[in-house]
Amino acid sequence: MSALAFDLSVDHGAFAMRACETLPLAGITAVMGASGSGKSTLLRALAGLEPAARGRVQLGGTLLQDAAGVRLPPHRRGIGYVFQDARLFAHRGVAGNLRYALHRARPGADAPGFDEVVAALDLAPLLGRRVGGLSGGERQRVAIARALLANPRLLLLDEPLAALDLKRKAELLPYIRHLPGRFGIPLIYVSHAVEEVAQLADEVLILTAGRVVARGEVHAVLEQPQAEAVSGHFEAGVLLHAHVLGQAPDYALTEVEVSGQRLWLPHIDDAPGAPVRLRVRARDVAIALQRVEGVSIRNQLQATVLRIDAEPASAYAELLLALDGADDSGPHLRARITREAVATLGLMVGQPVWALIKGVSFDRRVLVGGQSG
Ligand SMILES: Nc1ncnc2c1ncn2[C@@H]1O[C@H](COP(=O)(O)OP(=O)(O)OP(=O)(O)O)[C@@H](O)[C@H]1O
Repeated sequence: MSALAFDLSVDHGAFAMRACETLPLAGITAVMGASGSGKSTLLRALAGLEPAARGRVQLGGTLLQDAAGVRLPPHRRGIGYVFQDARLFAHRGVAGNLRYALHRARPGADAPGFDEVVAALDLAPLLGRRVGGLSGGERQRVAIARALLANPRLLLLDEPLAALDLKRKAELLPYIRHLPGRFGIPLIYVSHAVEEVAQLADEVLILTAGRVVARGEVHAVLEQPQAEAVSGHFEAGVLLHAHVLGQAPDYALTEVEVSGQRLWLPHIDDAPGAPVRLRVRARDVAIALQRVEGVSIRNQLQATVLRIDAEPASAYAELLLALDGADDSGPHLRARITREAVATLGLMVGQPVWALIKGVSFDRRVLVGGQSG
């Protein structure tokens, strides 16, 4: 598989970045990190927009920059860039913005076609509009389409949803998720929102103070402490890969399966067999010693306690659980419960338990159906 290889350093005095990685040119790689960790600096350096960037960047077979003086300008790198604030040409309409990119596109037989891009981002109703009247989400769809029409070999998205409310974010997530599969263009996606990363990313790279501190497959990285340092304790949890089993339309529920066990979610519009990613936060999981009857919680999963981390300075303990039916590598669940509950229930490593998850803890607005993995 073709790769993006870089060994870059940027020195801004108070802030220095040093990153050396080889990323697969496939799917979506998320770059996570706290504010000021260097996410935008890394993207700018890759795109040739960071004058202070030193070192080497190789995109597939093309050397974009090296220490010996090669330094392709941004427009010759074949890298598209979508900013947080869309940056559309205000004096052109939507169609004008798109045609501008099309006319300057990198030549290539497999370049995304105008109609194809317009269809993929549902832009047909907007083509006659002025840029000024567009909503934030519409602007970002136009910005993504414009970047695609330039026929990039790699598309960088720098917090493209940051300025949008939750509803608009949710509308845009599926468009972004399906871009690599539809156009064969890999994405690097910057975000500090763990929910977005959980739904979109194949691989995740975490930056702290200009250094890569974690990197790997999305479900593995999101379980690491470095991810929690970005998202905060409140959001800590796991990512489960589930499949749709069926629908209960009368109750607006969808039934899914994880490792042979069943869960009910608020309705998602996917056919049986479709993959779905579920993020389950540790604070949304309760523990029982046996299956609980006469309770409203429908999602009760059989699991085994793998680890108990008590936090002596707080009221809480965190449990790592292996779902029954899973193998050593997962899936796992995490449960945040009180230390008092651990003591009273007599919880121990190796003990079989039931993990209870309220259906309402799955926010259907951030569930992206039809996932590839
Ligand atoms: N041209 C510059 N001169 C001096 N310092 C800079 C320059 N550009 C960026 N920095 C500093 O580098 C650090 C990293 O900035 P960067 O924008 O890459 O962070 P980020 O992770 O993208 O943050 P955010 O999530 O807030 O956008 C910050 O402390 C910033 O102030």
